[in-house]
Order: sequence, then structure tokens, then C-alpha cells
Amino acid sequence: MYRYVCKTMLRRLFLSKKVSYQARLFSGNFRYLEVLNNENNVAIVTMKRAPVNTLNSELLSEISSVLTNLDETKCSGMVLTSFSDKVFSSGLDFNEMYESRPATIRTLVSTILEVIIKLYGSPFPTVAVITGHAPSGGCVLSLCCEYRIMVQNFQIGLNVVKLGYSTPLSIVQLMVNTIGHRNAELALTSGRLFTTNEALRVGLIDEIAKDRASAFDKANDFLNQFKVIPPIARHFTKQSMRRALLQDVSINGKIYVEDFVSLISRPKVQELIAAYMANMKNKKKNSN
Ligand SMILES: CCCCCCCC/C=C\C=C\CC(=O)SCCNC(=O)CCNC(=O)[C@H](O)C(C)(C)COP(=O)(O)OP(=O)(O)OC[C@H]1O[C@@H](n2cnc3c(N)ncnc32)[C@H](O)[C@@H]1OP(=O)(O)O
Repeated sequence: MYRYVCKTMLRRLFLSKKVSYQARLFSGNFRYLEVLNNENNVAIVTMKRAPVNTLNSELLSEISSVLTNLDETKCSGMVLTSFSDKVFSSGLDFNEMYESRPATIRTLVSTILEVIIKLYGSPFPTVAVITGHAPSGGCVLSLCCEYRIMVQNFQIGLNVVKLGYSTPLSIVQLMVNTIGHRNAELALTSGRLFTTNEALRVGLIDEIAKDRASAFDKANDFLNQFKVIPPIARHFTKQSMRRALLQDVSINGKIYVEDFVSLISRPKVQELIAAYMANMKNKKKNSN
């Protein structure tokens, strides 16, 4: 009898360890992401690639895996945010675009495309809590979410034209769908970055928050409204709204990727990227 009790206790102990280990596995299995589930089954996905959440292939492929996982586990919603109170994401990693082999650039661009398709087409509601600057790729990630809440005094926008390459058609479409044709044309052709206030005025973001905590309160309010909406009806409606763009990228995605790879590989664009990177370093040196 004593042996039976000991064995059962040990087994329970082992099982409880296994369960908590599995829970930790999901939140701790990533190098650049933290994924936590709140009591409403909403996943809080925090990018944590210090210092500025530059989007390299590894971070993007982690986001892609999480999106697949959240779809399979039928989460009720997702908040995408940053560990930093200064930068949401500084966009695609120049180090994977500058003097890189086409295969490296291709992996980077295909992975962001994969993320765009999964995030934009996700069945669950998505919110970007933008706690800092969101240029270029950072802005694209937030545009794929359904709702954007941004903290005061930062900048957001698509400045890719300044790097000498054009904005891919689907990304143009994302912007047009969000801020309208006229505003998108003006913003994209000039590579404009909007302040938080300007972004609200033009509709690039939906709400302004004074800090991270109040941004999360607002994100919860947005997600809570869906508690009374049948998920399947919501999902199909979202799909209908987003079908045109999703169909386009699933049919033409490979072409867009190749176009983007050859654009970035052009000597002139490489020169501009080098100058841009040097400028960032100089700015930093001068401010120290
Ligand atoms: C459906 C379409 C199919 C095809 C797919 C195409 C997909 C296209 C979609 C998107 C395309 C996006 C293109 C890009 O994203 S290109 C990247 C553009 N990014 C930027 O222009 C932002 C550059 N960064 C900044 O402006 C600042 O870093 C800022 C974010 C404002 C933060 O400033 P601060 O806090 O002062 O930090 P530092 O500038 O000192 O940066 C810290 C270190 O990080 C380095 N850094 C910053 N950004 C990048 C980057 N993008 N890549 C690589 N490295 C970066 C910076 O040099 C500092 O490094 P160090 O500490 O060594 O000096």
C-alpha cells in the first residue's frame, strides 16, 4: 500500500511538472518572442529582439510559427507588441539585405510575405499595441492587424521609397485600404513618417494611448466586443473584407518576392542602403 501511494504521488508530481513544462515551452521556446495567454484566451505576442526589433528571418519565422499555432489552438484574439517603450519594430534587417546573397534576401522577403498572409488572414481578431516607432516593415506588421493603438510621440509609416525601391503593390493596397487612395499616394511617394497624432488624423492608427498600460486596456476593450459575436460569422466577414488582397498575394506572391529581391540587389539600392546605415550610425555617434 505504501509503495502504491508513493508511486501515485511521484506520478502526479511528474505529470504536474510535465504540464507546467509544456506551458513554459510555448512561451519560452522562442529566441525573439514571448507568447503569453491571458485569462480570455488572448495571446500576447511580444517581439523582443533588442535593441529595436529589427525583423530578420529568424524573428519573422518565429512570428509565422506562432500564427500557425494560434490558428490551430483557436485562440480568441492576439495582441502584437514590443518589449521596448521606444521602438515597435525598425523594419526589415538591413544586415540581411546589404551585400547579401540573393538567397538570403529571398528568405527574408519570403518570410515576411508568409507573416503578412497569416496575420492579415488570421481567423482571430488582432490588435497592434504600438509602443514606439514603427517605420517600414514595422508599419506593415501593424497594418496586417485589425486595430492599431499607438503610444504618443512616436512615428509610423512606410519610408521605403527613400531607400530607392518602390513599395510592392500589395503593401500599397494595405495602405490604401487603411488611409484611402489620396493619403496613401501622398505618403508612399514621399516616404512620409507620421507622428502619432498625424497617424490618428489620417486613420493609419485607430487610437492613441498615453502609455503601454492604457494601450493594453484599449486593446482589451476592442477584443472584448467580440465575445458576443459568433467567431465563425466574424471570421467569414473578415475573410470577405480581405479576400482580394489575400488572393493576389497567394497567386502572385512568388513574383512579388523575386521582384523585391532583384530591386534590393541593384547596385544603386545597395549604395542607398549603405548610406542609410552609415547615417544611422553617425546620428547615434553625434547624439552620444
Ligand atoms: C506582399 C509583398 C510581397 C513582397 C514582400 C515585400 C515586403 C515588403 C514589406 C516591407 C518592407 C520593408 C522594408 C524595410 O523595412 S527596410 C528597413 C527600414 N527601416 C528604417 O528605415 C528604420 C531604420 N531605423 C531607425 O530609423 C531607427 O533605428 C529607429 C527605429 C527610429 C530607432 O532609433 P533609436 O532608438 O535611436 O535606435 P538606433 O537608430 O540607434 O538603432 C539601434 C541599432 O539598431 C540598428 N538598426 C536600426 N534599424 C535597423 C535595421 N532596419 N536593420 C539593421 N539594423 C538596424 C542601428 O544601426 C543601431 O545599431 P548599432 O547599435 O550597431 O549602432
